[in-house]
Amino acid sequence: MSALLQVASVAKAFGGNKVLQDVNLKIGAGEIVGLLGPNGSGKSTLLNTITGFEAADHGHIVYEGQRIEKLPPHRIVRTGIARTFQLPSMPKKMSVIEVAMAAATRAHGVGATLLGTPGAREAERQARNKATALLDQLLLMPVRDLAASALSGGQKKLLGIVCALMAEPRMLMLDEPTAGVHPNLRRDIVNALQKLNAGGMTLVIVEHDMHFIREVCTRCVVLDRGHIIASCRPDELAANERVLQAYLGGGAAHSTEREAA
Ligand SMILES: Nc1ncnc2c1ncn2[C@@H]1O[C@H](COP(=O)(O)OP(=O)(O)OP(=O)(O)O)[C@@H](O)[C@H]1O
Repeated sequence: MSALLQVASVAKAFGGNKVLQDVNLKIGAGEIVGLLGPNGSGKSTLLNTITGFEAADHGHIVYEGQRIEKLPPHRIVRTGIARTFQLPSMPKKMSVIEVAMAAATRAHGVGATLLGTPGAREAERQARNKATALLDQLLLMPVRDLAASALSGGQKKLLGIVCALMAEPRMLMLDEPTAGVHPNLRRDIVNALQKLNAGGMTLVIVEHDMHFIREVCTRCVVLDRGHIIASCRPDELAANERVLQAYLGGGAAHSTEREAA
């Protein structure tokens, strides 16, 4: 497999807590990779390290041939990797569409829209059009003028996806996109992600919901105490001894994860 993203020998510790230990991972273009593991196994930290929100202590990360492990988050977005957060926080005084448009400004460089030049006005027009199309795709048009902070938890997750997509990424990393989301909205998220992948986008998804994993992912990567212990198809998880041991032996795993075993 030629890798779009390669994580090589990455380690990360917080004080004495070795959260990632010698993590090696390749992700190919067009894959939908589910990143699994018991609570505290290092999934979000791995996402944070790839997207520049945490600095790796050791190792390197290559995206489309470019070393990115020392880049700040906004520069990593511009290489083509965007992400969503487990608990998206929204500004109090901005509407849904304004939040989406601001994400375009962050992704493509701040300042231009403040100048009021014809070029800036054109950039704003394009951002509004793009935001409108994405809000439509993610079913948020009915709430586009509401305060973003007033959205439900599930709608905030959808808006988080819209904001990530404003950067026009080729790889999208999602941190628990369906946690706490109503089944109807969950279906919308599944549909949206499958459509994005059909359009060529590579997806990496941290998720505990095994139904979601089985339905959406082409491959699963399992972390346990900072080590990758498995990389397999979703239907192979239940027969993987190391995965069973990680979940059943851990005690802190979610019930849906136990169901996987
Ligand atoms: N900024 C931080 N400072 C200190 N410790 C941290 C920090 N971020 C994460 N940790 C610790 O790293 C470990 C792994 O956390 P992480 O959030 O990566 O796990 P996870 O696999 O995503 O867990 P969950 O499934 O519960 O979300 C935990 O022990 C956590 O307390």
